[in-house]
Parts: sequence; structure tokens; C-alpha cells
Amino acid sequence: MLDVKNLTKTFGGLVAVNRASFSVNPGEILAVIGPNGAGKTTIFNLITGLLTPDEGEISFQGHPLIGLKPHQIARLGISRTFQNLELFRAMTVAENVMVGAYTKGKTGFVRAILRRPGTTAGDRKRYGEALDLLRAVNLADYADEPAESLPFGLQRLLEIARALAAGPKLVLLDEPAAGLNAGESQALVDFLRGLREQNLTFVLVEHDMTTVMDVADRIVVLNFGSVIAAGTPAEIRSNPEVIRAYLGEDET
Ligand SMILES: Nc1ncnc2c1ncn2[C@@H]1O[C@H](COP(=O)(O)OP(=O)(O)OP(=O)(O)O)[C@@H](O)[C@H]1O
Repeated sequence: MLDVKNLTKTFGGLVAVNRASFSVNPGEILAVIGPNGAGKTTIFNLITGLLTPDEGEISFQGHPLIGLKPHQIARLGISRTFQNLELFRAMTVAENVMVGAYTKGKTGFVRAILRRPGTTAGDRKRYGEALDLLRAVNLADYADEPAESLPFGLQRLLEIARALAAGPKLVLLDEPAAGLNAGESQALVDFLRGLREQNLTFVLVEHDMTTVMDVADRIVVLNFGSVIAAGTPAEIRSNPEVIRAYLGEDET
């Protein structure tokens, strides 16, 4: 579904992503892991068009993505969440989800922001759809509260609901479990599994290994921008190079 080939991105002299190649299969949950600074977020930014690679190719369902603008990539069916939440804090929880639906093309972005729910039949429909999504992440009770009033863990779930509102085929989640407590992380895992059953595909960057091992079908491991391993959670857990990257080399 998504093919990344020989992707390279440098910032000045720093090679953030170094000839990275991997594929994402339809209907799977792929986790991208690696130590801090390994290049995970940079790869997300390259896939979603926020950055342009120095070299390499990215294609989504056969469409080359390099050179496309972020909104064009979103329209092809790729949504994402951000490591540092990027919610519209003063807008309500439901409005945040409704804004997420704008890439579907039915509602203009400005209109989605300016119009209050309930004004027209179309607005009521969109509000209803937002509520359905909020129910799925157990946030429906907060629909009319400002997003900023939610505890941090719930804001993360709201960001995921907003990404889903666009009706994507592929969702990139940047550290979805960060700031969640154990119960919230488990709810997230169950939620993602349920969505995978409905044929959604996910790539997630995550530091929380319990969540990764629990939810991922496959794992790609990055170290200093290079892919050092790819495989099932069981294969990755016993891979000596991965263990070295995480635990550091023995002193010599
Ligand atoms: N815009 C930028 N300008 C300069 N250097 C950058 C930029 N973005 C990222 N980097 C550098 O590129 C490297 C990879 O960063 P990236 O954020 O992709 O890593 P990461 O694996 O997502 O890390 P973390 O797990 O800490 O979020 C780091 O050394 C980082 O400092």
C-alpha cells in the first residue's frame, strides 16, 4: 500500500534518514521504533509532504508522493497525528473532529471552522458523524466542551478521532500512547485493532514497547536514520542488533 525506497533526508551535515526502505501492507499495523533522534518523525514528515527528501521514492497505492503538497497527500487517503498535539484548543471536541472531515471535500475548511453545528441538515449530519467517532474513543460525553479542557491523555484520543474523520485509508500515528495511562493505552490498542478489522492501515511511531509489542503486526527498527531490522514483534524482540541499538554497545 505504501512503499518507501532508499529514502534519504539530511539537515545540514546531519543524515536524519539514511537510505531507508520499507513497505506497509494493506490492513496491517506497522510500528516504526528506534532510539531518540533515529529519524522516525522525519519519515512521517517526508510521507506527508511536510518535508522533501534528498533522495528516494515514496508511493501510495501506486501514486508517487514526492512533490505533492500535504493537502494533496491527505486527499489520497493519508491522515496523521502529531507528537505534540495540534488540536484547535479553543474549539469544542466535536468541532475538532468536524474540521478533520474537511479533506473529504464536502466541507470547506473555513466553513468547517466558522459554522456551528446544527445550522443546516448537512451540519447536523456532520455533527452526528463526529459524535459517532467520539463514541468510538469514549469521548462523546465531552463533545461540546472546549478541547483544551480535556486531560492530556484524552486530547491524544481526540487527535486520533480527528485523523479518522477524514475517512483515510492509511493513518500515521506519532507516539499515540505518550501520556496515556495503562488503562488508556489498552483502550487505544483495542480501538486500533478494531479499526484494523475494518481494513484501515496504520503506521505508528511509538516508544512505549508494551503498546508496540501488543498492537503491531510488524515492526521496522531505525537507528541513526537507517533501517536495521524489520519483522514480527517476536523476531524483533530477539534480534541482537536491535538489542544492541537499544541497550548501547558494551564499553570496549
Ligand atoms: N527540521 C530539522 N532541522 C534540523 N535537524 C532536524 C530537523 N528535524 C529533525 N532533525 C534532526 O534529525 C534527527 C532525526 O529526528 P527525528 O525527530 O526524525 O527523530 P525521532 O526518531 O522522531 O526522535 P524522537 O523519538 O526523539 O521523536 C535528529 O537528530 C534531529 O535533531
